[in-house]
Amino acid sequence: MSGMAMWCASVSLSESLYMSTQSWKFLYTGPNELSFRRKDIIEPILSNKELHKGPYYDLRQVPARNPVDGIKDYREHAARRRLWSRGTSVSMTKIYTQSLIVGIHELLDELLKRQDTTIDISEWLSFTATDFMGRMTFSTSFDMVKMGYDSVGIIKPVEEITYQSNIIAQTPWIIPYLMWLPQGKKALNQGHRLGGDMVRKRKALGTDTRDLYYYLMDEAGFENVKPRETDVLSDGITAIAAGSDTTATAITNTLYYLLKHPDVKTRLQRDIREAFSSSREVYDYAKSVKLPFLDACINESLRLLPPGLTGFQRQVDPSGRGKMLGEHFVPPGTNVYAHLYSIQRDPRYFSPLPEIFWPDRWLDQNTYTLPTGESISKDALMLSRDAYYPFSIGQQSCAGRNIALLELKTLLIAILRHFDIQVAEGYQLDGYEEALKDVHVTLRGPLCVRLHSVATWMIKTCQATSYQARNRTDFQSREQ
Ligand code: HEM
Repeated sequence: MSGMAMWCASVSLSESLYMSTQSWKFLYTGPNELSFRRKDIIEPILSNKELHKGPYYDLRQVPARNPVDGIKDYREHAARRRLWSRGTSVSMTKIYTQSLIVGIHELLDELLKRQDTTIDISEWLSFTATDFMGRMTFSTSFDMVKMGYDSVGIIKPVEEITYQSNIIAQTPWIIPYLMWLPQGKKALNQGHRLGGDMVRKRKALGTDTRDLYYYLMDEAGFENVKPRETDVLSDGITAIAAGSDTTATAITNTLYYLLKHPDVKTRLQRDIREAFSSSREVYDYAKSVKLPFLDACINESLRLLPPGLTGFQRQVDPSGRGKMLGEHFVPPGTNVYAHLYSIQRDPRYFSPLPEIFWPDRWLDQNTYTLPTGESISKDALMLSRDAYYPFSIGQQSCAGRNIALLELKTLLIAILRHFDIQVAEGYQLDGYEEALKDVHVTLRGPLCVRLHSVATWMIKTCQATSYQARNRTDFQSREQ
């Protein structure tokens, strides 16, 4: 099958590649494209300055846009990435936690109103993650959670353009004409209009507010050359596009696995409720660091269903001499991937039960009890951490990893602490995984659940104090 046809039919491309033969080392996935299934190739592909981002990323560089994730030149990228690193460091997560908590309380309010009815939790998580990116980047919420719908009309257009980009990326010569296509033009204009509005509102807040914009704009004056406002605008839109859906997918996938494995869900819920037993601790989400089983569940979900299923395209220098990847000579201009989905499920790197959601594999123990009831010793466990890279590796890896993990933990804690969660009546749980579309990132369908509050008093306490948290965020911004 030609690459184009494969990508057009890529409803579950990663799954098909993985299943095509259990032992493939590399496959042709396009006319000029190779996908490797070996962990020793991950670093040579993703952490190698001789390989640049491939033609897929040319789509990022449409007129008037120059976001960090589309920059191919390593020096230019490093300069831009410095700004991101300041704004997404671990120390910044403390500041963003306050904004996140405000959003979580809004979500809990809305979920409580809808308890014991069928809801699509996937959609609510998209609203929450997008609102948070607005707050974190520009100190403005889109209020999607409060309104219960995509109030700025951004989620669907971003999904559409992601889907189309995935196909167009196979025919890079079309890219310069993208702006002539009505859908491409509409989505780009919408993104720019929204970004422009956000920047205008953000500027009105002054130069002291500590958010991502503050660092992207270098308000603190660390740099010799002030960043261009158009670049900051592009990066702001990128934060919302790259940070909302990936995180919402990761949390939804984790809930899917918990629903599929009720024993794991019960165990995690018990851990969380024990750790957060009193109202006094409502804001002490940092405690999550002492919840190794929560981390294990998140790792396991990101191993089996990472939001970027296929991996991340790089290209062997078209004007160079080609490149050895392992024992393979790869000619100039070839696009290469380390196939994430297959590598993270490979029995050589994760065993036993590489395809089963079994979070215990991430815990440090002398013996392990498998879901089958059988016991195995530590020596019989294979866990290759160097074959686990849902955030990619190297200089161009995820700039928002710390933020994403913060969101994943706090949202899962909040939902599982306050609600019992069950599959909605009539909803086929297996259909969730079957409906996932692999288009560079994952597009997902609904995950229909029923929630039942187990701690109404806790939510009321949250509501009473969320006003204080909101004020604390503003105060903190002024204080820094
Ligand atoms: C679970 C959630 C997330 C996952 C799994 C994830 C994964 C990734 C991966 C694999 C890449 C590299 C892609 C490539 O090379 O093509 C990436 C890049 C990026 N991510 Fe994330 N991401 C997540 C959340 C976030 C969040 C919350 C933000 C924003 C705060 C963010 C911002 C970015 C940016 C700006 C880049 C481009 C980095 C660069 O090119 O230097 N991501 N992400």
